[in-house]
Amino acid sequence: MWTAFTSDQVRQAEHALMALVPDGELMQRAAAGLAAVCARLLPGVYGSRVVLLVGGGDNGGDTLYAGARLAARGARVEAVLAGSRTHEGGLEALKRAGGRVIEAGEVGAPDLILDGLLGIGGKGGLREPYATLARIAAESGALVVAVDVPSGVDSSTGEVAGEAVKAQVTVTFGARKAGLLVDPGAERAGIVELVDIGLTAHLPEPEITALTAADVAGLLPVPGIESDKYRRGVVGVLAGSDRFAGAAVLAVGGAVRAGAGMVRFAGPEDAVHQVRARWPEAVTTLLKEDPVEEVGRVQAWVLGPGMGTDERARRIAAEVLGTDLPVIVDADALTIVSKNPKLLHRQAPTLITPHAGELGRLLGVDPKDIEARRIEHVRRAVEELQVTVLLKGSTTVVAEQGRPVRVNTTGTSWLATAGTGDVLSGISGTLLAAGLAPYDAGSVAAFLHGLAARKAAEGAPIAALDVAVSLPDVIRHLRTAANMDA
Ligand SMILES: NC(=O)C1=CN([C@@H]2O[C@H](COP(=O)(O)OP(=O)(O)OC[C@H]3O[C@@H](n4cnc5c(N)ncnc54)[C@H](O)[C@@H]3O)[C@@H](O)[C@H]2O)[C@@H](O)CC1
Ligand SMILES: [K+]
Repeated sequence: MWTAFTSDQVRQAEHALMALVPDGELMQRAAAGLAAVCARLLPGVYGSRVVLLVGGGDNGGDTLYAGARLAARGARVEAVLAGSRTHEGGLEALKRAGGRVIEAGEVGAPDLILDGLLGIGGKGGLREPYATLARIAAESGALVVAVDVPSGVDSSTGEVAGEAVKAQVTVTFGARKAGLLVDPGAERAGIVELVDIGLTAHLPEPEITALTAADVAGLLPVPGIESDKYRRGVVGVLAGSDRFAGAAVLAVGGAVRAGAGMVRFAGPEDAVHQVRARWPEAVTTLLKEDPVEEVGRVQAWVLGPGMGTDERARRIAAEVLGTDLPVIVDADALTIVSKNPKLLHRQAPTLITPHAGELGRLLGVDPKDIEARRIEHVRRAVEELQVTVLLKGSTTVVAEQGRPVRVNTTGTSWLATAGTGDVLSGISGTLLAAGLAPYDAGSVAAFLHGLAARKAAEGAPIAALDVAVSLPDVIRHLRTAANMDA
């Protein structure tokens, strides 16, 4: 499990550790780790040109000491001093190792730029001259490595209020900062390298976690000797309408390919036909006025993709949410519950899977604010709605009362295409029916969904059904990598 922390949490841990080690020791550990990563990234250290963008705080100090180490190994290291003050020890070390100070206009096109403008002390959008330097870095064509955090990214939330550095690699010290895992910050951070400075024992409970491939392999339900289709989990899918029959095919596809024991699908005529044609293994029921219980026994319901919001859909939603079975509430069902929030007042496990627009309707908040501050809003949704919330988007996050927010690290922008959300609902439904709690079902589903999309895309556009079809390959790969038996 990855853990990530707010800047306050990191500062407290650093204070505790600093009391135990000599002055300046942590900065040396950080600088050594940073220089080692840079040396790995450069084709060769000797003779390479490295520019340091140095802010006035300790982030600038780390950068200067790392620059000194690279200069000592033969790199041509030049520093732009952007702060109203400069870390004196760091600057002295750089000069002693042969580094020199340059003006912003002399940056040019170096091999590597180290962004040491701001670390966890940064607040709000970059002020000048930092903002200009962030632009110079972007235009230089150099490999940009952010020191601890890309400057301009809020290290606790991932918020970017204005200009920010866009790094290919971020070398972060002691602990992952929450803002490096959550967009828009995650996108600015690139690949995150964690340097151990001895902080781990001093860290509190994390505010943010992320599942790793091994965690997901461990959580995935696998049939045993005693399994039959009922014990593996029967998932009921209530989706599709005459207008949106495809959503039904996609949700059922996600459920089938994620490994359901059985999928029961119920919907209107056209949706039933299409589901049967694509997924003959699903058991289908034509649902007109009959009560939902006619569909048969299930262990969890997926409610909503493409089902519409008419009287019929409202009746089905009320009926399903009135049961004591676990339910995934998605798409049109979210519109229905946003008009009648009481439907979510239930004891049974409930996972809602909104995107920012849908969550905006549920909370009465502008979706842009949700995109900008995903963690804050997913927490607020949990608080107000008292259900487990999976907020979809460029970074999908899953939250539940009393647990850290789980951030998904496998997302890809190829997923931004119609219908992929329906597949996600189907996957989550299968996992819920197999007995996973909503928090695990949602976060494992998001992980698989992202990987399956990457596998299907391989750098090219995908259709939503491709994501469902790739799931078995991804699951096989995860289990093999975790050395699990076939
Ligand atoms: N505390 C520790 O034990 C360690 C800290 N380390 C480094 O220290 C960093 C934190 O250092 P600091 O607390 O000095 O903070 P920063 O180096 O992040 O800089 C804070 C300074 O930047 C200015 N500033 C804030 N927001 C700004 C904005 N939007 N535009 C322009 N200027 C802005 C503030 O006036 C403040 O003086 C970490 O990120 C890490 O790189 C490491 O050396 C490891 C050990
Ligand atoms: K930085």
